Amino acid sequence: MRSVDDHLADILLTVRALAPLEVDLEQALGTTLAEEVTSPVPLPPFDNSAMDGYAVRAEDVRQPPVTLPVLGDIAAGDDGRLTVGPGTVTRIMTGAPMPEGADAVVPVEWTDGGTAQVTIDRPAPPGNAIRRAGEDVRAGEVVLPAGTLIGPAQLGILAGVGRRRVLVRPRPRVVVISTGAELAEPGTPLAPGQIWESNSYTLVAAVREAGGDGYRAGVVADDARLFLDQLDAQLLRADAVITSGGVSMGAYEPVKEALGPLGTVRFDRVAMQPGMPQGFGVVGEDQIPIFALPGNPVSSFVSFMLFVRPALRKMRGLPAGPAPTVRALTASPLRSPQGRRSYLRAVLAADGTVTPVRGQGSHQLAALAAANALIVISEDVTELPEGATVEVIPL
Ligand SMILES: Nc1nc2c(c(=O)[nH]1)N[C@H]1C(S)=C(S)[C@@H](COP(=O)(O)OP(=O)(O)OC[C@H]3O[C@@H](n4cnc5c(N)ncnc54)[C@H](O)[C@@H]3O)O[C@H]1N2
Ligand code: MOO
Ligand SMILES: [Mg+2]
Repeated sequence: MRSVDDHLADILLTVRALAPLEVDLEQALGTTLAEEVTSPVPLPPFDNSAMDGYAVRAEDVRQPPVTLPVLGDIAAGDDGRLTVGPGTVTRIMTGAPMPEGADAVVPVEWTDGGTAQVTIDRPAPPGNAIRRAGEDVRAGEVVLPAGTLIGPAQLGILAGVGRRRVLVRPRPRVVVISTGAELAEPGTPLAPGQIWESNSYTLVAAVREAGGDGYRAGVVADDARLFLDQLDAQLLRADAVITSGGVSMGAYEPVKEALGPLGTVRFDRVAMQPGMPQGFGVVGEDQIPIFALPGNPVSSFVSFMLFVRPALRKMRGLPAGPAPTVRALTASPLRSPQGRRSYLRAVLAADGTVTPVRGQGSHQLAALAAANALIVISEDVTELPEGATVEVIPL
C-alpha cells in the first residue's frame, strides 16, 4: 500500500498554479493576486477633516471661549476653495478637504454649533482632527504583494487605490462526476435498490469552500464508455475533475476501467481509513488533473480534505501542504487499524477534548454530518488511552 504522504506528494508535484487572468473586481473574491499592486496616488489624496466641526487656525482658539465668524461650509466632496484668514473659521464635515490657512479642526461638540458665528469652548492644538495626505499609503507604495489571497478587505484596498481590473490566479473550475447505477437524484422517488445521490453535493460544496467553482456534471451509470463521453464533454470547462465511485475491486468499476488503460491515471490502495482506493492522474490534451475518489460518502469527503483541497491551493497559487491540524486530548479510549492512518469523525469541544462520533463506517454520512473534526491516528498506533494527545483536522 502507498502512504498518504506519498500520494499527496505525487499530486502536488503534478498540479500547477493556474495561469494569471485579468478579472473585474467583482470576480476577484477568493482569487490570488498575480501582480504587485501599488497606489497611483497618496491615500488620503489630500489633508481632510476627521470630524464634523470647524476648520480653524489653532492660534485663534488658544484662549477659549472665543466667538468667530463662520465663512461658509465645506462638505465632503467640495473642492475646499475657501481660505481661512486670521480670526475666521469655516464649518467642515468629516472627509472634507481642509481649507487653506486652517491648521486644526474643532469638533462641533466643543462649540455652540453656530452657523453665522460660532463660540468655541476648548482649544485645539495644531493638526487636531486632521487626516494627512499619504498617512495610509504613499504614492507608489505597494499595498498588496503578488500572492495575496483576495478577501473582503483586500478587495476594498484594490478599489481604494482606484483599480477596476486586476491580474489574478482564478478560482479553479472543478467538475464533479458521480458514477453508480444505484444513484437517484434527490427530489425523485427511490426505485428498489436505489439510494439518493449525495457525493456530488458534498464535493461541489467542498470545492466552493476551498476557493474553487464546483459544477455538478450529474450521474453516470456504471458504464466506462458513457463515463468517458461525459468526461470528454466536461473537460472543456474544467481546470480539474473529481469523480466519485467506481475505483475499487468490483465487477462494475467504470472509472477504473475507463481511466486505467489511458496510462496517465494511476490507481492505488492508499494506507488510510477511510478512503483506501484512490486514483489520480491527468487526462486530455491539456493534462487536466483528475481525482478519482472512492464512492463511499465519507471516503470521498475525507479524500477531498486530504488530497484535493491542498491541490486546489496549489492551483490557486497559494502555499500547499498536508491538511492543517490542531492538538486535542482524547475524551475516551480509541482504536485504529494497524497499517492504515485513520481519520476518525469526531467532535472537537471548546475545552480542547475530542470525542469520536458514533458510526465510523465509510457509508455513515449522518455521523460525518455530526462531526466537526477528524482525529488523525498514525499507521502504527492501534490503541490510545483516554487523555492522549492527538492531532485533529478541524472541518
Ligand atoms: N472486495 C473489495 N471490496 C471493496 C474494497 C476492497 O478493497 N475490496 N474496498 C472498499 C472500500 S474501502 C471502498 S471506499 C469502496 C470504494 O468503492 P468504489 O469507489 O468502487 O465506489 P462504488 O462501488 O461505486 O460505491 C461504493 C459505495 O458508495 C456508494 N456511493 C457511490 N457513489 C455515491 C454517491 N454519489 N452518492 C452516495 N453514495 C454513493 C455506493 O452506493 C456504494 O455503497 O469499495 C469497498 N469495496
Ligand atoms: O477505504 Mo473505504 O474508504 O474504508 O470505505
Ligand atoms: Mg465499487
